[in-house]
Amino acid sequence: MTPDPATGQTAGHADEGEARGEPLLSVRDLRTYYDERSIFSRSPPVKAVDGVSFDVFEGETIGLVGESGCGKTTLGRTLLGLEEPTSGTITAEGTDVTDLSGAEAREWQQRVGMVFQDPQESLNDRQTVGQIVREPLEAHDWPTLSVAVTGVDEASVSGSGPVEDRTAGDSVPDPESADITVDVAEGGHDVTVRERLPLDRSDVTVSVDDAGRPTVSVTVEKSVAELRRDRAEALITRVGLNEEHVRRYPHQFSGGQRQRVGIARALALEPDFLVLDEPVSALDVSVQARIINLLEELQAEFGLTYLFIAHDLSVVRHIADRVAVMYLGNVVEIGPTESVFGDPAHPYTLSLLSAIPGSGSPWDGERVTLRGTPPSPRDPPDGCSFATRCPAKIRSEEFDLPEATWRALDELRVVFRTRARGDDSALDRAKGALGLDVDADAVDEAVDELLGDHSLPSEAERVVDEAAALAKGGDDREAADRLREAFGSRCDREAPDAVAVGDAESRCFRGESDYRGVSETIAARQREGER
Ligand SMILES: Nc1ncnc2c1ncn2[C@@H]1O[C@H](COP(=O)(O)OP(=O)(O)OP(=O)(O)O)[C@@H](O)[C@H]1O
Repeated sequence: MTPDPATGQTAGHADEGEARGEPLLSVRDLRTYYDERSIFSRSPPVKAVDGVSFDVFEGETIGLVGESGCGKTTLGRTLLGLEEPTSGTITAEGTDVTDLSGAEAREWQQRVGMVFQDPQESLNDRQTVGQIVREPLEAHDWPTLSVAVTGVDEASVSGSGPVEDRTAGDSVPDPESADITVDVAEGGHDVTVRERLPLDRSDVTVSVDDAGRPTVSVTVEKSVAELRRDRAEALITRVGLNEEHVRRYPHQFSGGQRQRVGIARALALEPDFLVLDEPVSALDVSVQARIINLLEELQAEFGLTYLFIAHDLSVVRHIADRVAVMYLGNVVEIGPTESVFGDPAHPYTLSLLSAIPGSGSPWDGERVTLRGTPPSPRDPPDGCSFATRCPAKIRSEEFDLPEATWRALDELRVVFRTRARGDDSALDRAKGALGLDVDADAVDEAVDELLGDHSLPSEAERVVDEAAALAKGGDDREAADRLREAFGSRCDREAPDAVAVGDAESRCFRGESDYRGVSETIAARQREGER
């Protein structure tokens, strides 16, 4: 099923969306490239996030997994406005937050937060814990207390202390979200203070001048500094530390306690959405469980939405409602945790799960080990980004070859591509143009090492010889292209769109009904290898 280009959603996904309500965030075709080109360096940009689309629904936890360097942190930072995207949109309540500036950008910054992997590095050791948690409050001039007046059609509000003045006709804050609500009843008034503020009813003095349209004067007796201090203390105790910890320094704490401080700081401005970047990876297993429990409690209490970045799939399985699997800058599979673990739709997901004993995955074949390393994000392959390592790659019908021979041909192409990217290739091309021999032995060795044990049909052998000759002439890229033309398949030419597979979405052609599925293909190839 092809996604609807207008929404990026497949029909299956849209139904899911209806059940979950409006997304908190809709990410569409997001790209974040790090361009380090200067007069000294001409290397192409790092495509850290390269065309990501997904929705985040209120109150859910999305686990984001994938090997080191695939772009998880960059994606998280871009969602929070900490990295500027190269293109694409991130929509929250109808507004593209990548376009915000000034006060609107600051407002967005208040709604989101981040917890970092290494609390040792992310906390300033020269500040006390109290100062660390107060810092975002100070940076955002917190608080500005909003006042809602109920019981009359129109009222003016005047304030002293951190109270927002509002003249009649300004938009009325919703009593549900206002900090202070004054219910003007005949001959009196009732005042309520929003529960989470470090304020009591007794800290607020209200008088109502009821001549015609009422004027409500609100005075908050606590100073801004007191309110900040009290808010920081409340957060510090809420995350499981105690009041005497407020004046201590991060180095006086254990790793778990430091992570609690990081969480308190991230919660300071009452965000809706937190990116948790490997929040427990640096901690001992017993401490991990306690921090995860804390995160779950806070989510339920404050209605938080999490993007939980992790290497450890068993942690993700425990905490996430949905899992997004990232490979080389893109989300290659996303779906409910149970479906992704129970029936992985993308070959990369299957390879990750096959590596964890007891993952609960029904995969009972051998561990699926991937060949080589991921391609450089500066030069991702054309077509499917996973094609260079894919154990379920669709093969060209031009030749009938054993899977091991196809793999050897793919590897040879990776060798030529890697050489083409290397610093030597310009020199090699110059040498080639002058008719000098380029690294001819290295090319012959690579061909021999990879294909020496395979017998190729004469037509295939001719193509390999041509490619080797191109490489020896310094044209490594041409050599790689020649192999791709002859031996490549759809996977080398076209980038797959997301298709619905069961409850999940996968960027793999094998999700289309014309192809054999991922697990059957890999199982059959493993059996073929055994023979
Ligand atoms: N500030 C930067 N400037 C240039 N390149 C960067 C920068 N930050 C990250 N990268 C590169 O972008 C790619 C994605 O990095 P990122 O840290 O987002 O991946 P990751 O999946 O979070 O990795 P890890 O699991 O190791 O934290 C990597 O190739 C990385 O080297």
